Amino acid sequence: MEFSHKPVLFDECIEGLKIKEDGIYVDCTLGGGGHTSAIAAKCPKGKVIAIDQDIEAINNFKTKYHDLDNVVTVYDNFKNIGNILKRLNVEKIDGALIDLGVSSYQLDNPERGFSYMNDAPLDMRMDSGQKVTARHIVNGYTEEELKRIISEYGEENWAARIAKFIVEERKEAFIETTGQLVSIIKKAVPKGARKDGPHPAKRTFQAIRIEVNRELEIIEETIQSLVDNMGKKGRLCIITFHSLEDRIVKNKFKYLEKDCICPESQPVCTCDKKKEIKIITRKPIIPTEEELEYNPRSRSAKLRIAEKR
Ligand SMILES: C[S@@+](CC[C@H](N)C(=O)[O-])C[C@H]1O[C@@H](n2cnc3c(N)ncnc32)[C@H](O)[C@@H]1O
Repeated sequence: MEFSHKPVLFDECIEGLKIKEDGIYVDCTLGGGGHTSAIAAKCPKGKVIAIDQDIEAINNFKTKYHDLDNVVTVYDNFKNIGNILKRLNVEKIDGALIDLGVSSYQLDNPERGFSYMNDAPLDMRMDSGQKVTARHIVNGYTEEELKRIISEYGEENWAARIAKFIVEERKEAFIETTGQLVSIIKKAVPKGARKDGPHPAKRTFQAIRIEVNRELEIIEETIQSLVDNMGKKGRLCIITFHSLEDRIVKNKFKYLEKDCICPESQPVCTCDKKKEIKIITRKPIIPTEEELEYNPRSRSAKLRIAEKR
């Protein structure tokens, strides 16, 4: 299957990073390499460290962009950015990009089990070296745990019924495929509620994918590590695709911008908190009508930019 992914908010990111020709940049989410290759072209005397936890993204980039000699690819989770930079002897970076979520290649690959549109084994791992798959979660989590993740990570109103139906169904045999899971969800969500809105399985699939890949819990610590390793005026661009991710980024940026975290009732500041960043985008940047037409998958994308102080 061809590796294809249209980079989202492309011009806005490249402009937002304020790339220096000899700078060192980190692309935490290489994917199809669209952003990475554009950053690399703008820093011919510098370097791009491009990370992905999907070995197929790394291999595709090495084949497709073998002539780009200022890109170092790293097969790892971006949460390990501190160690990755140490390993590469990089003391300070000049900017970083995180383009969260899955690539079109992962979503459309019928073997990876990310999509409710294809029948595939229940997998959903970005990193195929990881042990936990969607199959473990769907068949191994208690009804209460399933309800919690579907409600929290999927923001699904029918979470309790979906969890109940999953647990009922698996009493007979393991749930093995995305197709089976879709038909269970369809039985659980009443017909009337399925008339409007997105595909009835969309939210549950998002929830299970987030749980399999532990997507939310690493965002905050990664932002902190990137800022800690960034030189003055370095830019951090983050693209999110749903409200849960965006809220984490927004709140972390707000925290990093504060110069005091003492309680309001305290007359004198005793904390040694310093402003670490300046927020460049008070409101997130969203795709233009033109981009939405060319790439409907960019619909929910939001870009937030901060600058290191
Ligand atoms: C939306 S795509 C990035 C697309 C890319 N910007 C482009 O221009 O093609 C997200 C990519 O990030 C990777 N990814 C997601 N979370 C990751 C993590 N925690 N560590 C490393 N890579 C991750 C996914 O495997 C996927 O390839």
